[in-house]
Amino acid sequence: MSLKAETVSWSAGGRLIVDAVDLEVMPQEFLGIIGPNGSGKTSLISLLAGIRPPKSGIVSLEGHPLAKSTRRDIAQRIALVEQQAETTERITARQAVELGRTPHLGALSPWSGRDTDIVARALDHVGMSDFADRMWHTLSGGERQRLHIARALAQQPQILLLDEPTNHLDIHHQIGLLELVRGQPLTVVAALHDLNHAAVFCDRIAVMDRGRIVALGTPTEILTEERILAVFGVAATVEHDEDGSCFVRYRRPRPKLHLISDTMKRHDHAR
Ligand SMILES: Nc1ncnc2c1ncn2[C@@H]1O[C@H](COP(=O)(O)OP(=O)(O)OP(=O)(O)O)[C@@H](O)[C@H]1O
Repeated sequence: MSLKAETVSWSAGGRLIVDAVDLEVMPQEFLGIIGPNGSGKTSLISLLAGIRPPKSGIVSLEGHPLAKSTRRDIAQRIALVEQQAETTERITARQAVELGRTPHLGALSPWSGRDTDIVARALDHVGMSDFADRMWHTLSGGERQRLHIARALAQQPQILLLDEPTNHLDIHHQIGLLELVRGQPLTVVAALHDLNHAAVFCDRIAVMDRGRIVALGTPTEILTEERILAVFGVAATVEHDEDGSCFVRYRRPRPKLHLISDTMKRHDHAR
């Protein structure tokens, strides 16, 4: 299922936050969005999810504008895992995942054994079956994060939008979660901070900078030393493996010369 943004803009606080973005996400691809803090990744993902209407431009799903779809229609096809998704409800882990079935339930389609199975499978996928009866407020940040993913999988969407899905996870669960998501028959758009995760898991990467998409392509096309310096202001070495994949190694900034001489003066003075 293809998701398309055409000249989509969004403003807040009198400032243009998403600036005329054109983006077409291909069926079943894993598209990463990278960019500095505040560059507009979360805002763009909210627009793609249809939870915030664009100021101008159109977001469409299979050629049908989201603005003309009901929330329920959208939720049957698009699942969103937000960065700071929290719940204050006193619910169990299983009940949190059951919420993913809401868009599929109705007077003519009440909760059934099939829904129970889907929820059990989603819990199993993220390795949280043993936590199913635990109360939400007793769970760690990483456990909650995995349940948010399980809730999104239980929603059985065609498109999964993830805003920094690995930010609470240890490295084992970061890799496991991205691998799990990548293995699903889903179109995925994920805002990622870790450039090496983007290099390993994404089919394509979009780079956001000050509200615009400034580059879009395969990981090796996008993750160049020049671009990492230009967009993030960080010196890096990009290594290429024989299989065509790339790996980013960051370099420690060189201390400024005047700082070195100040330090030396302080040492001299101390002696
Ligand atoms: N409702 C709002 N009102 C005012 N400014 C907003 C609003 N929402 C977002 N912004 C601003 O828009 C800019 C982009 O925010 P956004 O959260 O989309 O960036 P991001 O790339 O996801 O950042 P991060 O990497 O820090 O999560 C930021 O400067 C933010 O302060």
